Amino acid sequence: MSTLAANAPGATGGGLADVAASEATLRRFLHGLPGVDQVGLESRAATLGTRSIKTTAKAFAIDLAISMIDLTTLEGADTVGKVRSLCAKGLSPDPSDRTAPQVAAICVYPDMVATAKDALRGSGIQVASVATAFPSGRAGMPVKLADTAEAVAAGADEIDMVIDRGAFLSGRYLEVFEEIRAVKEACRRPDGSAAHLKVIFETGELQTYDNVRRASWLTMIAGADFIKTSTGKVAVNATPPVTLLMLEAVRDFRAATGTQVGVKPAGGIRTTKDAMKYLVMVNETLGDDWLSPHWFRFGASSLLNDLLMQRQKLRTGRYSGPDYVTVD
Ligand SMILES: O=C[C@H](O)COP(=O)(O)O
Repeated sequence: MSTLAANAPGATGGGLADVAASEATLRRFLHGLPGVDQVGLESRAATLGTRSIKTTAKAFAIDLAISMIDLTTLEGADTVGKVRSLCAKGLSPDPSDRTAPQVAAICVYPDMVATAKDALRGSGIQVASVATAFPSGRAGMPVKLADTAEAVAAGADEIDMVIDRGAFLSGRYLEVFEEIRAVKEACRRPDGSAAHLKVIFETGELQTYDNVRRASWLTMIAGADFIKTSTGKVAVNATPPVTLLMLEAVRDFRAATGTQVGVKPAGGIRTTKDAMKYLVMVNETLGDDWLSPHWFRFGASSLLNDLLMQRQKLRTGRYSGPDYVTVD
């Protein structure tokens, strides 16, 4: 067991199974986690962000980043046509260069899952759906579970749920824990398989780094397959320090339990330079074990365009004209 988990009250001996036995045990555990050293965290994230990646390594990293994208459209004005063209772009990001990799997933609202599923059939690209009254998370459980069930029934491979920040910030941790468990149950399909569950914290609303660490552990103990920073719908979305903190949490969680959980920073990641910073953080914090789309994703609507432009620059030595990448 890692020092972090071992030092936490309630995490004695063989694991974390009894941590959520009651509101009191869960609170004791989460508030017993070591406080985050804000200065240290921010300075480590900044230092890692200065590493430069060049030539062959850069070309490799760009393709890796493309393959890790959850290409996203989450707008009230989404149409079947827009989702179909986003799927076409995810399938063949650069029609002039078939060596460009496919993205990991297309991320849409539940009512667009069937359209995306149909457009991506046989491609291996996953269909991710937001659920649980995204982005606010403000609805009763029956509505959240119905939202999840609708997406799963339509064929979603992955569910991106949002936690109830009101409950979390009020200290109602067991409620948040049980909600995640219930949504995980709703991810099950009749054949016994299940959609992967990503849990969004909306870190821009969690107020402190300590809360991000607590949300990470709470969510992983509840059974999340991925932890995700943000909806992309609030003022502060993914940041390097918050993502670094979450990377450290999944590392410590695996050391404590043997279970590997993925990480998805989302919102506001738009440039190749940003993506490279995140990949350096994953490599330095977690190593090869997480450097794959199975364990690390970028939730992004426009990052792909910049990666494609940089990719072409590396190939041809010049930037393409404005028509080279399709405008989303
Ligand atoms: O999960 C993904 C985000 O909603 C996308 O945010 P973005 O438009 O800032 O890239």
